[in-house]
Amino acid sequence: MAGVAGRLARRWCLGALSSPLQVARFPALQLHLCGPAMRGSQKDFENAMNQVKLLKKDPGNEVKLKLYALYKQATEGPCNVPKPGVLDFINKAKWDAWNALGSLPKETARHNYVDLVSSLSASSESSSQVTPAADRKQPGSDALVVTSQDGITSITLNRPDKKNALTTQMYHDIMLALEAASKDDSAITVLTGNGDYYCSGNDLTNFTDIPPGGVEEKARSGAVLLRGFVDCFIDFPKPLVAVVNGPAVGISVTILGLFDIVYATDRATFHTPFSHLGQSPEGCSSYTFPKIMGPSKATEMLVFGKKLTAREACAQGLVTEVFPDSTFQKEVWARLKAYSKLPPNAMRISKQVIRNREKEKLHAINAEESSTLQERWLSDECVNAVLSFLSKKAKL
Ligand SMILES: CCCC/C=C/CC(=O)SCCNC(=O)CCNC(=O)[C@H](O)C(C)(C)COP(=O)(O)OP(=O)(O)OC[C@H]1O[C@@H](n2cnc3c(N)ncnc32)[C@H](O)[C@@H]1OP(=O)(O)O
Repeated sequence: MAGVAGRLARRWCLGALSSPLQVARFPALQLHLCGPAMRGSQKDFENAMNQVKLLKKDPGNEVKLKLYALYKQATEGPCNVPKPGVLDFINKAKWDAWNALGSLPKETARHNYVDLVSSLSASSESSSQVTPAADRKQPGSDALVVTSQDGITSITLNRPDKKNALTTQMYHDIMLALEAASKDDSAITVLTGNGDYYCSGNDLTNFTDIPPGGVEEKARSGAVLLRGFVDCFIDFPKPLVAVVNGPAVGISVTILGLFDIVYATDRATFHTPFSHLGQSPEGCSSYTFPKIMGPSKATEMLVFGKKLTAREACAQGLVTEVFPDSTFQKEVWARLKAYSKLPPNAMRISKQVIRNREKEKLHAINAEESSTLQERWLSDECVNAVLSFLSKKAKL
């Protein structure tokens, strides 16, 4: 085991070095949809800043610079930093935009920022089914966006360029978001993804971050994280709905067995390539999948890695209903909005009546699956599969 562990540590570190650098971003320039009645209070301003994360249409550099300048003016006042050199084009453009606002009062800049976001959202092709939960502490990174409206709290995976793969930070943020949603005044909670994927499962680069305790420590902390993460889904007290906007892989598929409803676009696929990755099932799927679809269909998915279309997953009971991609968002949100008007306490209690019967069993299964995976992560089969992905030699 020590030999494998040493090789793993060495090779995982090499994997980390070969992964591409993140493209630098302006957090304040990320745009997002927004409700029509935006105003200029500090709360509206924060709302607008949170809203700017999911807009699908790029508004262009000129507008981005305007937003940047207004954001800086609203938060720091008149431009007070030295002018960047002429060859530092990007920072110079930003500086020029900010400096051009002169002594515009902070409050006016805030108003203008909010108005600009509002006008952008109005022209956005995105549907505005959600607005940010302004009172809620937002997650530690932009990779997760939590919004709340019409009795629905939505948790959106927001790493579209990485197919919404789950980083360690995102697992923690999702747990926090679920904890907050369990206590807020919404009736229903939704998990969905931004972009063409729902989620590509565990971010395989998570394996490259080896702590001083080595790979055994890494596997141990991974199992603790996994167990805590899945426990949150087992215990979640309100109706939990997955809005599967595109393909789903790995853990994003297995935990669907713990949701109350799963709506999918007809573009979605469901893939659990655990054997290909030298891994084993998690998310209580070793129990929920055979129960939902029967043992042999579950084996095809969990052992042989058969990828299901949305319609196949629906026929097997994993998905509640499939919608044409062209009307998916509209139909699903209209449906959820109607459901969210039902008496929330009755819905919560009914869910718990259904879930309570299974809870103890699910927790035991989660513990067992997590400890099995802890061992699997140290296996040659898993190490080689992860390395293969990291070196871009393999695609599933
Ligand atoms: C602590 C809890 C642990 C819980 C354990 C869970 C187990 C699992 O979830 S197992 C499943 C793990 N996921 C995978 O194996 C999927 C790996 N990804 C792929 O096979 C492909 O990327 C794809 C089929 C999802 C998409 O292929 P496509 O050709 O359309 O796009 P790409 O160019 O490959 O992807 C774009 C971009 O995103 C990166 N990426 C996608 N998925 C992941 C991922 N799971 N981990 C890390 N990175 C991922 C991909 O590398 C690309 O990045 P670059 O643009 O930088 O090359």
